[in-house]
Amino acid sequence: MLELRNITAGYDNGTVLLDVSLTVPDRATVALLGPNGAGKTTLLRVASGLLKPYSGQILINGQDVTGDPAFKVSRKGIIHVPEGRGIFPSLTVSDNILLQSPAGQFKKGFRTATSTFPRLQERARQIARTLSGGEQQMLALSHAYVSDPQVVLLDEVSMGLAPKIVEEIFDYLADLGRQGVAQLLVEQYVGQALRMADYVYILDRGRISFAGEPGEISEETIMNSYLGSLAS
Ligand SMILES: Nc1ncnc2c1ncn2[C@@H]1O[C@H](COP(=O)(O)OP(=O)(O)OP(=O)(O)O)[C@@H](O)[C@H]1O
Repeated sequence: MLELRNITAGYDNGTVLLDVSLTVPDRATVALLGPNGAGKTTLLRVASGLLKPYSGQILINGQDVTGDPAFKVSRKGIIHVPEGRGIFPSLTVSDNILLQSPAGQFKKGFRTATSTFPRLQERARQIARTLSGGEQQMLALSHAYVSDPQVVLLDEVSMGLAPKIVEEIFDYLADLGRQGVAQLLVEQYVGQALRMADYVYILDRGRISFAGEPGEISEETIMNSYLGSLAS
C-alpha cells in the first residue's frame, strides 16, 4: 500500500500541492484526475521520490520513505512511468528492457516483456526513438511488467496516441490490474479512467476536491469541475 499523508510540495517558483492525502491500497486502481496544471504530475513525482515534499509523509506498506531518493523508492516496488514515456530513445528496445529489469534478470525480463508485447520481440534491435508512438508506450509500460512492482504510477500514458492504440494500452493496464499490480493513474480520458478505477481523486489547484468511488461522481460533473476551475 502506498500512502501520501498531508503532502505540501512545489518548486522554486511556488507551492503546487497543499496538504494532499491519498492512498493506493494493494491491488487497487486509483485514478487521479484534474484540470491542466492542478499538480497531478507533481504528485506522482513526490510519490516516486523524484521531488522531495516540503512537508508530509510518504509511506510504503507503513514504512516511511519520505526524502528517500527515487532509486530507493523504486527498489521498494514503486515504478513510475512518466509523462513523455521515460524510455532511453537512443538505445535499442532490448537495451531499454535490460535497464528496466532487476539486476541479473535480463533474460527473464526480456521474456516477460516480449510475451506481453510481441511487437517488442520483432523490434528488439531497433533504436527506441524510431518506434511508433504506441510501440514506445508499450516499451515504457514493459517496465511495469518486468520489475514486478507493487504500485505503478502512470502519467498520461494515452497521451498523443491514436484511439485504437489507446484502447490497446488500456487493455494492458487492465491486464496489469488483474495480475494484482496496484496503479495510480493520471489520465485525460476521464470516462475510461472512471471505468477502470476502484477509487477516484480529483485534484484542483493543488488540493483534493473529491475522493471516493467512481459511482459517486459522473464524468459530466468532473468535466464541469475542470471548466469551473479554468473559469475562476
Ligand atoms: N519543474 C518545474 N519547475 C517549476 N514549476 C513546475 C515544474 N513542473 C511543474 N511546475 C508547475 O507546477 C504546476 C503543476 O504542474 P503539474 O505538471 O504537476 O500539473 P498537472 O496537473 O500534471 O498538469 P497537466 O495535466 O497539464 O500535465 C504548474 O503550474 C506547473 O507550471
